[in-house]
Amino acid sequence: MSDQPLQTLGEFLIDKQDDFQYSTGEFSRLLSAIRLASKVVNREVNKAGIADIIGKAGNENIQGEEQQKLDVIANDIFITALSQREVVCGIASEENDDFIDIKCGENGHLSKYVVLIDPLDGSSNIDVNVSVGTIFSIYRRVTEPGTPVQLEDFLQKGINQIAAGYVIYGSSTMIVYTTGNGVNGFTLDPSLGTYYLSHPNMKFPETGKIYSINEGNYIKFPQGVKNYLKYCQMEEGDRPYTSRYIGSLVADFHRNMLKGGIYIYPSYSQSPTGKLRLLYECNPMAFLAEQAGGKATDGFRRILEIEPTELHQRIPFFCGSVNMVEKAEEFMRIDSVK
Ligand SMILES: O=P(O)(O)OC[C@H]1O[C@](O)(COP(=O)(O)O)[C@@H](O)[C@@H]1O
Ligand SMILES: [Mg+2]
Ligand SMILES: [Mg+2]
Repeated sequence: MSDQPLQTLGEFLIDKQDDFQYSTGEFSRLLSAIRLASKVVNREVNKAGIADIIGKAGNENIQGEEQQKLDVIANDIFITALSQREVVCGIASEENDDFIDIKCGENGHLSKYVVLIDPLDGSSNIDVNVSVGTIFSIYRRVTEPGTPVQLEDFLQKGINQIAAGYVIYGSSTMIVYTTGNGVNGFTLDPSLGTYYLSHPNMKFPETGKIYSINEGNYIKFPQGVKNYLKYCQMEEGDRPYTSRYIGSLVADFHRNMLKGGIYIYPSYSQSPTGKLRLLYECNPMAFLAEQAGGKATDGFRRILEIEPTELHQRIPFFCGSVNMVEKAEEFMRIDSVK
């Protein structure tokens, strides 16, 4: 550990003012709202076992998925933190059927940013004390400033994101984000409530030996995915690779970025578009992946160039070390021309 004091996230934001595309005070306040909310969610996640917040909330979200209590709690925390700070004019969340229009400032709608969020990613892991996360994606609104936000403010291609990131509530809590100037990771010192720059300029290794996929769905996968998995498992060269699947996108992505690897959630018979949502899971993770020198596609097309058609649309997701994603795409292409 160097004897240099680690830079805090606040100091990093100030130092980056010069090359920040969005170094307006408003953007820093937006990130500060996310930072604050992440600390409150972190406290809830850490006491989940002793508070009455384990288990199901008793209703379903628009995805038809059982909401966990912590899904709802995290959603409320992020929406409150973002709304109260008057730094966004609209929010879309995995846990809300429709987007939310946020009136701010005496004239209303002074902010130019909208945020799309998966407040609690990896819900199935909450009750078993395995890492979970939050994923966020930030755009400038495209409709007339000072008017209520509209669906088209949210249905933007991923290439239009001005920032994206995740919080991982794991053995330590981290914020990892990009504004298009590379990817940086900050670790929370919970005793001080301060995030410190612990992982500057994060990069996906060009290749890796880890593949992350829910092989329980194997028989339903496209043949191209099955053939790629057989390739990973063959005794040849640096293979067989290692299978690691946490079941929290944020945690699997984070490990793969640090060690090299590929995460795949493909289409399968019951769900031709896969499970993950384009707008608040795949686009932000794809922005991070590309900024860290990795790759993210739906098996054929660059995620960030896919034209969204609805708020909660799903998309197959292949993301990680560029060489591994391109090898998987090769198998998908071969299968698609048969
Ligand atoms: O349990 P499955 O079908 O393997 O799906 C796991 C995937 O689903 C997710 O939990 C979906 O995210 P949510 O928990 O936010 O709904 C991802 O985090 C994870 O990678
Ligand atoms: Mg999720
Ligand atoms: Mg979620």
